[in-house]
Amino acid sequence: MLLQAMNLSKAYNHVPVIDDFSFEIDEKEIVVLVGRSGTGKTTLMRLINNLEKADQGTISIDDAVLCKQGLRGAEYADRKKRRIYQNKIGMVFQDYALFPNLSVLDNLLEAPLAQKLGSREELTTKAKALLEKMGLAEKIEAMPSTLSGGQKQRVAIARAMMLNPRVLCFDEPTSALDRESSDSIGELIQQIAADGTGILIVTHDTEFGQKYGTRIVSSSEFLKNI
Ligand SMILES: Nc1ncnc2c1ncn2[C@@H]1O[C@H](COP(=O)(O)OP(=O)(O)OP(=O)(O)O)[C@@H](O)[C@H]1O
Repeated sequence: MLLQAMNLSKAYNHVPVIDDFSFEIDEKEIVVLVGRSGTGKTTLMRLINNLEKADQGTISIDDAVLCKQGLRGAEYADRKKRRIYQNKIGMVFQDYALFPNLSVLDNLLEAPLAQKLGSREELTTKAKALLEKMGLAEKIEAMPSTLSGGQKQRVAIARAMMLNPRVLCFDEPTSALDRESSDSIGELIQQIAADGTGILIVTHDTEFGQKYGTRIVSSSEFLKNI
């Protein structure tokens, strides 16, 4: 099993959003998280991306542990271990969150350069190969504001892939796209999964979820024990 999230609980102001919920993502799986608005889908995605702290539970990818259930709740690993976990998971945000003042190439290079994952030359070669694979070779010097929604989404995916994540998460990947662009993003996600990455998608687009997901998880499970 790639990602394991066990017995997770999270409340905001004492109101539970997730209660004793467990789930897993395996290699090559495309897990689609569906459910009504406000039922905690984004919260779950933020928990496994360490953007939010769990109250209770254990979260790990391979042998990298983000937090472990202790006597008084979820106990988080130290900074160095959290970093190891963090490098195994990537997230593509709904609004893409590209750096507007950086070119496509520099968007891809920023994080791996900051983390000293290679020389500028090596990382540029990798970025070029990824952009080519995504049909964006001619946009390498473009600024994000000049790209279409589908192209921005691809740059955001390429940027996440620069860090070789074991698990890649997507928050509403098709919300700003027409059906044709959605399908090409769906096919790209399938390719990424086929290479061994585990995928988690939060979406309201049921057609997309059914077409590209290998498993559907409903947020109605989050509070079933209450
Ligand atoms: N930082 C926060 N502080 C307080 N409450 C929050 C916070 N973030 C989320 N919530 C609450 O937690 C609940 C779940 O929110 P969440 O965004 O996870 O739902 P969602 O299923 O992703 O919704 P949507 O489909 O509308 O995006 C909501 O009631 C929301 O108001």
